[in-house]
Amino acid sequence: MADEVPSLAESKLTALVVDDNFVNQTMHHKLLDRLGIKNDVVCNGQEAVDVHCSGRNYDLILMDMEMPILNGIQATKRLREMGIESKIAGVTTRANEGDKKEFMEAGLNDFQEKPLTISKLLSILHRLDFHVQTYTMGSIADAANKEVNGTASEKRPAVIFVLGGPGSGKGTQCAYIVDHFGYTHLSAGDLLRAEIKSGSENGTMIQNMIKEGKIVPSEVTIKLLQKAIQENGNDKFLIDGFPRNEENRAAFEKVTGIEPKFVLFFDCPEEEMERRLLGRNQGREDDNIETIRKRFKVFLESSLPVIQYYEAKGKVRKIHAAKPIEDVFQEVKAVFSPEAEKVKRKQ
Ligand SMILES: Nc1ncnc2c1ncn2[C@@H]1O[C@H](COP(=O)(O)OP(=O)(O)O)[C@@H](O)[C@H]1O
Ligand SMILES: Nc1ccn([C@H]2C[C@H](O)[C@@H](COP(=O)(O)OP(=O)(O)O)O2)c(=O)n1
Repeated sequence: MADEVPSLAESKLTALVVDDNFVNQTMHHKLLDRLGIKNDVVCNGQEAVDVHCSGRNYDLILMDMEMPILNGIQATKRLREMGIESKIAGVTTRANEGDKKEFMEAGLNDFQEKPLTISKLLSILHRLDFHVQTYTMGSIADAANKEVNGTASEKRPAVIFVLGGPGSGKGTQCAYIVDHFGYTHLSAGDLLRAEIKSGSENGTMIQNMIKEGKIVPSEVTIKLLQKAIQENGNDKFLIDGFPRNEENRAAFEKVTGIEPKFVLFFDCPEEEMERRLLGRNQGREDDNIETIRKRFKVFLESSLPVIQYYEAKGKVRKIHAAKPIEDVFQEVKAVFSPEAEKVKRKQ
């Protein structure tokens, strides 16, 4: 195994990162570097076209979708019209099915949702049949993960817990915070739902607990969160929907040694949350009135005490969440404003 790491660094592959977000640019550049893939970075679709006009060519292009001047869909179309045959992988945040289809039809070879991780990048390379044939994908993944885990165990990422009742708007606001302040969003609920989909041995247990509105044992959720943190190049995370009870809170602190910088608490009346959940329309098994009522009860009995715990430590930043999305974000922004706004809002 030790021999395989230097060999990866000798890869002849080249890549172009096209993204207007500084944090994503850095992260994608570093992930490619880790796999020994030489790469350049440009800030929008027009720059990607320009760099090809100047005669440069790449094996792989990691293309963001929403960018100023020329977006990812337009740039991909233009590159294909120019006869560029590089493999292009779209890498975007929360694209809806329509956008994804349009992006694919513009000439993509592959598509991944952000945040890009080492394993997602490896699966792109695998699917696009890049020449790593002297090694199995397993050995490359092991080598890459070893490196990532090595640095992750030494690093102490900054963590903000994002709490609030079901439907209070946690996920919605997290997407805005990611966009403006460069955090990586980790939703405990999304990680658990992905674990069900992956067919893992815990899948059925998790599915049954979510259907009942119950909280999954900490051990399972913490493992998923730890893995997501370790696999990610970023060093600041929004952990959404966790800790949901005292057991979650104490176990996370014990296992990771991480204390949150602060807790962002979305305070919203039940009637409003109920209305939003019934209209959420994401096909979630737990967004039915019976399970919603159970989730509200669990929130009051188990999650509010966690918020009170952090309140006593002066760590809670309460947001009035029963307002329109933009107004809620104004309040959120004020909490983050001491930090430099690193990423300009996408147009
Ligand atoms: N401020 C708001 N006003 C109205 N609807 C909202 C607001 N924030 C979120 N929503 C909508 O409510 C639903 C639940 O929001 P979501 O962010 O998924 O909540 P949570 O992650 O807290 O469960 C979604 O359909 C979302 O589009
Ligand atoms: N820390 C957590 C977070 C979520 N879960 C489970 C139980 C929750 O009802 C579901 C859904 O959580 P999610 O945060 O995605 O959604 P809501 O805030 O309930 O809208 O996942 C858990 O067991 N433990």
